[in-house]
Amino acid sequence: MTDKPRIIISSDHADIALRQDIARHVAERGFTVEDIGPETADSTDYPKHGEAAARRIAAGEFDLGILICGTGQGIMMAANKVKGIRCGVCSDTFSAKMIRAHNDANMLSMGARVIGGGLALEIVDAFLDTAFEGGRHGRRVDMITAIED
Ligand SMILES: O=C[C@H](O)[C@H](O)[C@H](O)COP(=O)(O)O
Repeated sequence: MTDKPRIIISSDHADIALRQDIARHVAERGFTVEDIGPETADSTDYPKHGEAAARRIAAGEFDLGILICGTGQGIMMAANKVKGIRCGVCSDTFSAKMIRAHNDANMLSMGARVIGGGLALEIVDAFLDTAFEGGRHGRRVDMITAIED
């Protein structure tokens, strides 16, 4: 991964404004970010948005992804079906650091109906500012990857 990972962001209809706030915040921090919508708050189906973002990471277009749905759970489940994706739902900054440090997560999911916008931005920062530690954690991540094959 480069010094500044390329970030892709998506959501369902649960909170378009939060997703846009996060995209703006990440861009202001100097990251390359693409917000792939949706653009309106019309009801939509989270699996297609989680899959769309995950596939572009799997294809190598982006390094990390941020997903939002009501709970963060459904869109995370969809993203994790794509080979090479490790996505965790976080409602606290400690977990956001640890899914990078220990699990080498390449996607973060959050629940817009679970946490507030201020905390969401802190969770995003914790995720983006933490590096994978490797070592024994690398062996375990390799074991996760092996399950895909
Ligand atoms: O895990 C799923 C997400 O929380 C969805 O955002 C949620 O199920 C959408 O529910 P509704 O269609 O009632 O807005």
